[in-house]
Amino acid sequence: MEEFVARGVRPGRRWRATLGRPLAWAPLGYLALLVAGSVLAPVLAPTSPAATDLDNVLSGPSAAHWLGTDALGRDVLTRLMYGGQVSLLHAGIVVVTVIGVGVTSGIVAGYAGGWFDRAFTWVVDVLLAIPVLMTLLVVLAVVGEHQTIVMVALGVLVSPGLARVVRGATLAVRKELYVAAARVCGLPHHRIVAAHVLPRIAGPIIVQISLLAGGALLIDAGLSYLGFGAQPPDPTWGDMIAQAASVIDRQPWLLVPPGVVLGLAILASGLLGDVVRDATAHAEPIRDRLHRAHRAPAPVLTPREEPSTALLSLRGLEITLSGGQVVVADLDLDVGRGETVALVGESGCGKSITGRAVLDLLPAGGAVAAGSLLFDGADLALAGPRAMRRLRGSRIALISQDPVGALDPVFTVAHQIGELVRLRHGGSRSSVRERVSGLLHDVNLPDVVARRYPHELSGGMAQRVAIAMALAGEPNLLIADEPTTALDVSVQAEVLALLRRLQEERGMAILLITHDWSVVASFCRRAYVMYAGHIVESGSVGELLARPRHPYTEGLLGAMPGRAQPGSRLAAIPGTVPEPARWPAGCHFAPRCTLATAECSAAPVPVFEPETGHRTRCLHHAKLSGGERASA
Ligand SMILES: Nc1ncnc2c1ncn2[C@@H]1O[C@H](COP(=O)(O)OP(=O)(O)OP(=O)(O)O)[C@@H](O)[C@H]1O
Repeated sequence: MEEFVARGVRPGRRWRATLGRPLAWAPLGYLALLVAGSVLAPVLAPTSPAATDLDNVLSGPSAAHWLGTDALGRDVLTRLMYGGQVSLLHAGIVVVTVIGVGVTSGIVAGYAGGWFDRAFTWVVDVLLAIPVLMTLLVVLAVVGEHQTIVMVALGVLVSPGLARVVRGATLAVRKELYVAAARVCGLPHHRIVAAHVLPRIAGPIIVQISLLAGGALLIDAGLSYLGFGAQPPDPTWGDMIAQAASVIDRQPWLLVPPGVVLGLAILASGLLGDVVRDATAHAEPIRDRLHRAHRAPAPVLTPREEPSTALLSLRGLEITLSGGQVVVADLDLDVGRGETVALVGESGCGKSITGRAVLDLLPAGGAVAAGSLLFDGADLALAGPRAMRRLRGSRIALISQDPVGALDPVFTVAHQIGELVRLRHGGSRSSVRERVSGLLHDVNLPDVVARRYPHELSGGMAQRVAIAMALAGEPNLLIADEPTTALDVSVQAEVLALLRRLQEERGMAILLITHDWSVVASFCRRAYVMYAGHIVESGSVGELLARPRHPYTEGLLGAMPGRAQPGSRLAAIPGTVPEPARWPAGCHFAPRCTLATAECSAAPVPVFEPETGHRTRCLHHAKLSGGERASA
């Protein structure tokens, strides 16, 4: 069990853990016996199910008839075996229908989200209000002689309940970082669902299906009991119970064989579900362990640049989230080929949302409401989902601040990198293995790491694996969203040095999202300072550090521990970043700014360019860096 817990919930291991429980063998063995007995009835059954022995009616168990005979002298064991064919087939049809309708629609709704999910929830709510048995009786009245159709109808009627469970489980898994990471890597949806979603929700699905199978056996027997089942001479367990009930005063034993067989089948089905649930529940802690882990266009005083030749060029970008809330406004940003550019600011300024907009990975309800996102000359805002999927992971890659969370806990490093290598380059198993080893080597990891699972990696190793995965598609642009935030200082330096080496070797551009000026200073050539959805200042890192032209940049730099005088208080900008719904009119930073005047809040502040390439969204920029403030 410990082995299982330590290594995750891979489907094969879940089954091994399940089968490792003695309690699993009894229900599995019993159900296997029932299926084998029914399938092999023509070979194993003592007689024909319709063969009568009128001299030997209603007899108890004997050597000739192990389970006795019924009112027509028919062998009960034979009829039980043949009856199982019908009953188990009917339960099978219900299960297959439920998987086809309930499980599939639940996964699609949970994974796709958006309007499909809303429509699905509405339809499920309506269907759940329909009484199953009443509707089934109507179906029976119309197509009663077609038992297969009746069972399919039963499957459809009980599907909404399961679909809702599956949708909920899928929704939870969809929010996992490793699923987002798989999308960023450009894996097609069907592969993400098959490899990363389905294994995680298989437990509850199996439990629900096992319970439904038992329920289907019971309903099938109930219908036969009421005379709606398979018609004579075909035996069914329900039909046998009905006949036994009619002669219970003369031969009570007759009720025992079908009753016990049916009861045990339902019990075994439910018990099996319980065992799988327990095995899955014991696997859950692994995940806990792994996760310890308005816009009026501003008047522009300086003309916008001529059509950019940059690799990535964002112009006038406006991003809205659900409800139309603007979270990024009038944003211009360029990343040249092979250039390292920082997007820096406090938490909640809109840095990550900007990076996600480039990858078309905005949260549900999010949209690029205005502006353009040019990548290598093509407008990403106009590219369809298919084109974006091709681009992600191959030409644009992402690494995040939670490297362990971005790795699927149930697969080895080799499997996860290999999956991307196969997707991007194809090739034989040995060539994929070779590339995986090459990528691990590129990120300074030994081959032995290939066989490890994410929880067996340190934070720094996990980030290197995430970088190796990002490199698998040989991207032109790497968006690194706080890639060193979760790492300790010495590992931060190693990861940054690695990124710099890889960038130099591969000529890859990097957009580094960070709040850490020391990382910006040591790693980037240019930087954009973001505050409450706006780029408030941009320029070369040297210029920004030496002569900040926006009070916000000045405040951030003043708050750097490295700039503090020993024994003095660390400077801090008073207040916090306002929520997008509370952005003030005019300059968003004005309420926290010591230079703010009434003019700052009167109207949107334009962008100034006091020095070539150095831009600021501050009316009082002249008072900074050599201006009034500096001389004050
Ligand atoms: N999924 C979401 N749903 C609703 N609002 C969101 C969502 N993601 C981000 N936001 C909001 O968008 C704004 C920008 O968030 P974003 O994550 O881009 O900031 P950030 O500068 O990257 O900060 P951090 O470094 O903390 O991630 C914030 O006000 C945040 O509350």
